[in-house]
Amino acid sequence: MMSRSESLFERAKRVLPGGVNSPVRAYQSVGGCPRFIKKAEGTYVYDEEGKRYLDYIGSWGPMILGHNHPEIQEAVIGAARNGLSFGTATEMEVQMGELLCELVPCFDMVRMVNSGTEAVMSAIRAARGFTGRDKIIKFEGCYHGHFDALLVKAGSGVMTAGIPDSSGVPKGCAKDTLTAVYNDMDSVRTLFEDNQGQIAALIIEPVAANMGVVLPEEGFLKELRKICTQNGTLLIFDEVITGFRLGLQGAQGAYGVTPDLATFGKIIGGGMPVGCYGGRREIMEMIAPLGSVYQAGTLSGNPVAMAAGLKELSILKEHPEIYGHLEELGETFRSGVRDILKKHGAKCQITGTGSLSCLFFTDIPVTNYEEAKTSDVQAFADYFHYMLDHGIHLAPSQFEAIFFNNAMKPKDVDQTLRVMDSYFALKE
Ligand SMILES: N[C@H](C=O)CCC(=O)O
Repeated sequence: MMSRSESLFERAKRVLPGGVNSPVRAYQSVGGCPRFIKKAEGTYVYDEEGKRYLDYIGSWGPMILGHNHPEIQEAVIGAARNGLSFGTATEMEVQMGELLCELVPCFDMVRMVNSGTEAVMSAIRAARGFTGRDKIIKFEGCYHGHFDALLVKAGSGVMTAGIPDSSGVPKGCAKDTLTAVYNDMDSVRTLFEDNQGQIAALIIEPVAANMGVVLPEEGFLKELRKICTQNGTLLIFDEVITGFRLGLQGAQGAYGVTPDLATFGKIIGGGMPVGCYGGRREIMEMIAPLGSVYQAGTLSGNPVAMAAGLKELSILKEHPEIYGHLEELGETFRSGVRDILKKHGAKCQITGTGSLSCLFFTDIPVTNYEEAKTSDVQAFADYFHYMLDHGIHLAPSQFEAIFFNNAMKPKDVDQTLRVMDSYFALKE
C-alpha cells in the first residue's frame, strides 16, 4: 500500500511539473518519493503520516530560530488581523528599512521585494543603470535565483539536475554574463583585462552555498573588492543564504568586506516570501521614483511578511548569543564528522562555517564548481536515504547546504553523528 506521501506525489505529478513547485524538492538526483510535510515545530518537521524528522533544511535557511517560533507566529496573526495587503506605504516597512540599514554594513538605503531572485534581478538593473555598462561577472556554481542572465553555470537545482545553462533563456539575455572560477583571482583578472570599462557589476555568494558549501579562501573577497574599485565595477554580495546567518552583519561583517550592493531573501521574512536589495545611497537613488531605474511590486513590503521578518530580525538582534550557539552546533558537528570519516576511512570532505555545512562525497578538497562536481552523487543518494530512514531530514541534493537552527540542542547533533557513524560503519 502507498504511503500518504507516495499517493500525494502521484497526484502532484499530474498537475505540477515534476510534482513540485521548486525543482530541488523533487528528489530528482536521490530518487524516491519526497516527504510531504504537514507541520513543523522547533527543530522537527512531521510528514503526512506523522513521522518526525530532525530537520536540516529549515526552509532553505529562514528557520534560523527553529520552525513555527511562537513570537513570529503571533506577529503574523496580529498583522493579518489588520489586513493582508494594502498596496500602500506602511509604518512596518519603514521600521524594516531602518533595522536593515542599521544592521547591514553596506546599506544606506534598501528596497523590499518578494524573493531573492527579484532582489538580484533588481540589484543588477541598478548596477547597470548606475554605471551605464552592461556586462556582469558571476562565478561558476554560484546561484542567484532563476533570473535569466544569471542561470549560466548556476548552482542549486540547476547543478543538481546537471543543466549547465537553462533552456528558454534567449542568447541576448546571457550574452553579457561572464563567468569566473570561484576562489581564482586569475580568472577574474583576465575577465577585467578583456572587458575594460565594460563591467557593471561582479556578483558573488560570499560563501558559496549552492554548490554544496564552499568557503572563500583567505583574502579572496578583499581582492575582489580591490579589483572592482579599481575598475569602477560594483561589487554585489548575494547574501540570500549568508545574510543574518553568519551573524547580524552577514558575510560582509564576518569577512570585513563591504560591497556596494547586497541582496537578501527568505531569511529576512521569517518564513514569509520576502527579499530586499540595498547599498550605497548614490546607487539606490537611481531607483524609481527618485531615479531612472524602474522597479516595482504590488506586494513588496507586504505587512504580514514585514511583521514576520521584523520579529525574526529583532529576536536575532536582541539575542546575539544565538550566533554563539549556532557556531558551537556547527563546529561540534564538523569536528564529529571529521572523526567519523577518519575512523571509517571514508573519502569525503566536510565543509562549512557557523550554521552552514556540507558533506561532499569526493576525495579532493572542494574550492570551486569543478571540484564540487567530482562528488559521487550516487554515494550521496545512498547516504541521504539512510539518514532519512533514520529520521534525519537533509537537503535532497549533494549540492545544497544543511542548516542548523537555534532550537537544536547538542543532543540533536549527537543523534545525527550517531546515525552518520552507523552509516559509514556499514560502508567500510
Ligand atoms: N538553494 C535553493 C535556494 O536557496 C534551494 C531552494 C529552492 O530552489 O527551492
